[in-house]
Amino acid sequence: MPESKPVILITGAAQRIGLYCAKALNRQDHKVVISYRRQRPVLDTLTEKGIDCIQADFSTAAGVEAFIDVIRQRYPRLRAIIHNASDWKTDSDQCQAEIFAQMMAVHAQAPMLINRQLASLLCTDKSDIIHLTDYVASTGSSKHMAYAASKAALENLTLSFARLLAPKIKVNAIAPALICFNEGDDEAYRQKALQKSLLRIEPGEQEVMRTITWLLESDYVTGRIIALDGGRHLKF
Ligand SMILES: NC(=O)C1=CN([C@@H]2O[C@H](COP(=O)(O)OP(=O)(O)OC[C@H]3O[C@@H](n4cnc5c(N)ncnc54)[C@H](OP(=O)(O)O)[C@@H]3O)[C@@H](O)[C@H]2O)C=CC1
Ligand SMILES: Nc1nc2c(c(=O)[nH]1)N=C([C@H](O)[C@@H](O)CO)CN2
Repeated sequence: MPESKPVILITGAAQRIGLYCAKALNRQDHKVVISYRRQRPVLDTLTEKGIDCIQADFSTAAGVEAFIDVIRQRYPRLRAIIHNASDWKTDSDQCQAEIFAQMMAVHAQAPMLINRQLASLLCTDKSDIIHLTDYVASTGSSKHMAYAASKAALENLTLSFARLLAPKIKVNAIAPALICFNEGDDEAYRQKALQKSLLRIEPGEQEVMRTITWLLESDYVTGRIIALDGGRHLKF
């Protein structure tokens, strides 16, 4: 029996921004499908809410292909694909080649393979691909060089897929600066991070969800990188 609700796939949604958005989309009466890498208790709660949780590790092409196969088997149609999965690794002289490969695998190779192989499942009347990139894709980074380069690759893929998949499918990116701190971030780090933007706040996950809702409802936005950065680009 084909799914009656519009199916939205969001990757890496077992915590933080992805989890927040998966729950919000589920409340908006979408059928939500998520990927997760590591097992954790919240997955039981999501399953009870009717969210389909699929284990996937995007660090290898084989892992991405296995995930794609499961999606194809379960869902003949998709309303949207949201590429949220990400690993914020710091550069390291000892294993920078490995870090670069890992960053490119999860932030560029996985979205590219998933988009190329699942675009045909996206609804023909109104459908979206949304890439979560990062403010540093446009500025570079002193401590997360490989991460920033991989997010820049994802921003470029946004442009290529927007051209390839128009007019039926809109393809956009959301480029956040600070959205939500990590539990281990100490007060000194938090204060320094807050000072990097003009608005000097930690906006929280809802800032991303509001942008996703706006993009899903749009009829005329594609190939755009939507900055969510509190005016950081004007802070000199
Ligand atoms: N939080 C922020 O302030 C900012 C976030 N962003 C971007 O927004 C998005 C969401 O951020 P946030 O919620 O902090 O993300 P997280 O750092 O919490 O990562 C989200 C999920 O990605 C999954 N993941 C990581 N590597 C892999 C992999 N190789 N294969 C499969 N899944 C993987 C993890 O799964 P698991 O835990 O199961 O291993 C994790 O739960 C990301 O793309 C991020 O780069 C950009 C700027 C600021
Ligand atoms: N996958 C992740 N990417 C990023 C994170 C994160 O926690 N996970 N956090 C940031 C920071 O908030 C940064 O924007 C400000 O210090 C960047 N990317």
